[in-house]
Amino acid sequence: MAAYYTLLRGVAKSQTTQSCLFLHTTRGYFTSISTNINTKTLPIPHFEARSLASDANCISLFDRMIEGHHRKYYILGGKGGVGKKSCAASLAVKFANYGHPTIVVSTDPANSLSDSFDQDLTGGTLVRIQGLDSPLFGLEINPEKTKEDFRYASQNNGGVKDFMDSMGLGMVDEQLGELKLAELLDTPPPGLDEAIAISKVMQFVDSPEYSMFTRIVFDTAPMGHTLGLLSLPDFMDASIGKVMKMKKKIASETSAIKSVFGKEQPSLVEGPTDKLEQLRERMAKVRDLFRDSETTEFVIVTIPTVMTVKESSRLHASLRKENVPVKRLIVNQILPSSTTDCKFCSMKRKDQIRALDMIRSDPELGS
Ligand SMILES: Nc1ncnc2c1ncn2[C@@H]1O[C@H](COP(=O)(O)OP(=O)(O)OP(=O)(O)O)[C@@H](O)[C@H]1O
Repeated sequence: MAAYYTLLRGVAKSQTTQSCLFLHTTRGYFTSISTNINTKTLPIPHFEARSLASDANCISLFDRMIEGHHRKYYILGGKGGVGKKSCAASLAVKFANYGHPTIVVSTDPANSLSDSFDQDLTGGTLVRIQGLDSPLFGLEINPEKTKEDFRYASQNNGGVKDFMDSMGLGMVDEQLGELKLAELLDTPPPGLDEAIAISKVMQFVDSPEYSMFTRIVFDTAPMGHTLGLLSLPDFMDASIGKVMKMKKKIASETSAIKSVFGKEQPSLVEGPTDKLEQLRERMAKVRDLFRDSETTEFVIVTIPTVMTVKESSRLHASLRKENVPVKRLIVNQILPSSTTDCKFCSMKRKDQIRALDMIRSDPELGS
């Protein structure tokens, strides 16, 4: 752990970066951050920050990430398998070692944050990561499970329809039908599960007992999901907004009926729609979080291959379109320098150099 800590401190203190950041394993081998924290006998990943730009006078981008005591959210995203989880775990350790009480959360359906730390983080509550002096807590959320919330709310909407049918409010029923909520739940839009998972985390980290945490690091699902997630809150706003209008309408119709019959009708519409409204509010919070440049930063993780760089460029374009703040790019898995490359390594190195050049000249990623 000491060695790892020193390396990370060394990175932040000695390296300067201007545009992009590289995480570089000099051993070309990186399996579990946790085993590296807990034992000194296993290979220690040597992360080294390098800059695409050579200006040595600017402040390290790593340093900027640890600056300040107000809460910051870092959301790591990128193509599948590029090392999002490893980088999220690594950043979280760095923040904690610099004195930031930190939470690292994985909402990726292919969770393995537990493997990274060699601890079970799947229990639904924050687990303290062992082997560090500073408070670092981890949590893996299975988005599949959280989707049940939405399913519940929607399924119960059937009760609303039955109720309205029995009241002869066909017109309202038809309008509710137009929302196709049941269909929506059967085939949820991409990103829904993850947005719900993130919103759940937001819910508890916003509560006073967690106010001490100043860094929250999210490892998100691969790119397609991330992009779906970005447009989701607007979609939710629109569809659930309609439900809420319906709810008001139903409420007024119901009170008219009540006055005609002179008795209380059971409140069948309140539960599910309230739940949907809560969900809508939470989705809106996730959307706002993603777009708040004061507190949030989306960090694109990529690897130096032509195809991945192209995909990262598209991801950046989409994030820019959605006004999601992106300041840093992590290029993971760069081959360590060596004077004795085999043929394969030397070819791979050439490919990597080509990909890095692409990043420099890419209109999206170059800056
Ligand atoms: N710098 C590195 N050097 C060597 N191996 C690495 C490095 N970074 C990540 N790996 C390995 O690559 C694999 C994928 O890494 P990781 O799980 O962090 O990626 P991910 O982007 O989160 O994946 P997914 O999209 O599938 O969730 C893991 O086995 C990890 O140990």
